[in-house]
Amino acid sequence: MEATTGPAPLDLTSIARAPKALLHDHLDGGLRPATVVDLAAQCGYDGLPETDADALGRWFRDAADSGSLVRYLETFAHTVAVMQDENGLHRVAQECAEDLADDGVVYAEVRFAPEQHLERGLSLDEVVEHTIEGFRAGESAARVRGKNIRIGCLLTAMRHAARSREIAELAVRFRDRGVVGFDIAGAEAGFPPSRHLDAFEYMRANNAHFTIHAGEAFGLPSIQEAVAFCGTDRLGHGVRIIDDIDVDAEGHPTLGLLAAYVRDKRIPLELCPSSNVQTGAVASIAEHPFDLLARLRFRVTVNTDNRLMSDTSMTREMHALSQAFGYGWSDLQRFTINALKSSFLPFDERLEMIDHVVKPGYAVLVG
Ligand SMILES: O=c1[nH]cnc2c1ncn2[C@@H]1O[C@H](CO)[C@@H](O)[C@H]1O
Ligand SMILES: [Zn+2]
Repeated sequence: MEATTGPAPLDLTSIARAPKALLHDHLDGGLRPATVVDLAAQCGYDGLPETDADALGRWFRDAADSGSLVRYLETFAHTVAVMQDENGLHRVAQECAEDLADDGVVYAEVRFAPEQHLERGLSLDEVVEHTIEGFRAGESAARVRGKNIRIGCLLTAMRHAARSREIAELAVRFRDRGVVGFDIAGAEAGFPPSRHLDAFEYMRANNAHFTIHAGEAFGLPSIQEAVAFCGTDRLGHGVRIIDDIDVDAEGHPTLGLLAAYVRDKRIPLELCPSSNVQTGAVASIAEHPFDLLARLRFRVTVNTDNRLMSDTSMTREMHALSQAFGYGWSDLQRFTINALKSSFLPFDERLEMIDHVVKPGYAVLVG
């Protein structure tokens, strides 16, 4: 007989058991170090800075810990290099699904930029097909172990390049085959979202969803463009929205027009605490605006961004936030429901996951 023992402790083991939803995770930022080593040997890539898996894992974390988004992004050359054929894409996608499932993630939107995977002759369509097949294989392998996860794929266009319209068309073409939306990523300063307006207009014209990396390395103008010109459904990071919130000496907040609009319209913020510390967007988790934004009832969500570069997981991000800000199970459940409400799944499927997976899962932990 199972005794009711009150709430489970908010430690890594219990948080790993909680059902979690993840909206912002890069496929090419989440490889297992050992897989990078294996795939490099298989495909003949000899540019790795380390060939021992543990040393390579540490190298990624330290190199990404640069205080600069541009230098952080340089580390992706090594992961993208080993994801240029069917074997690499399928394996990385399969392991991604399995690793997330083992971490207790029940729904994840995983993104990557197909245009970066054409170096060995694959077409854009083939890149997406192999990746989606990998996700499906990972979901099945996890299910056999009793872990249920669902992965939706987001296709990213690189903001310094000029293929965004083509990638938006690719996303719409695959909308019934596992792609749930579109995104732009890469260095932010100098590459405003409005440069890709035709891609966003194409998505809107097709009643399709998209998110935009904005307000990470660069401030409010980028968020303003993403929201007001491009009509984004969500903000990738969006953490600099804090620059439009003034907190006086007594702690009373005043929201500027943009911050008020983002909150009023319930535009979801895909916040990625550890990643922000590494790129220098915030000084530490304890100083992260997550808590102020959560208290002001912005639609905040917890995300990993790049599990390899940050040596993190959904469990660890939630644990770090709960340690820093004293969150309990009801807070973690709220952030999870926020994520599912903000997902690009059909509405009835979001509700189904909230009511039949998330709420019962947290009820067990609350005791
Ligand atoms: O935090 C980020 N901000 C901006 N771009 C990023 C971030 N993390 C990864 N990427 C970029 O997105 C590409 C596709 O997944 C990656 O190759 C990397 O260049
Ligand atoms: Zn990102």
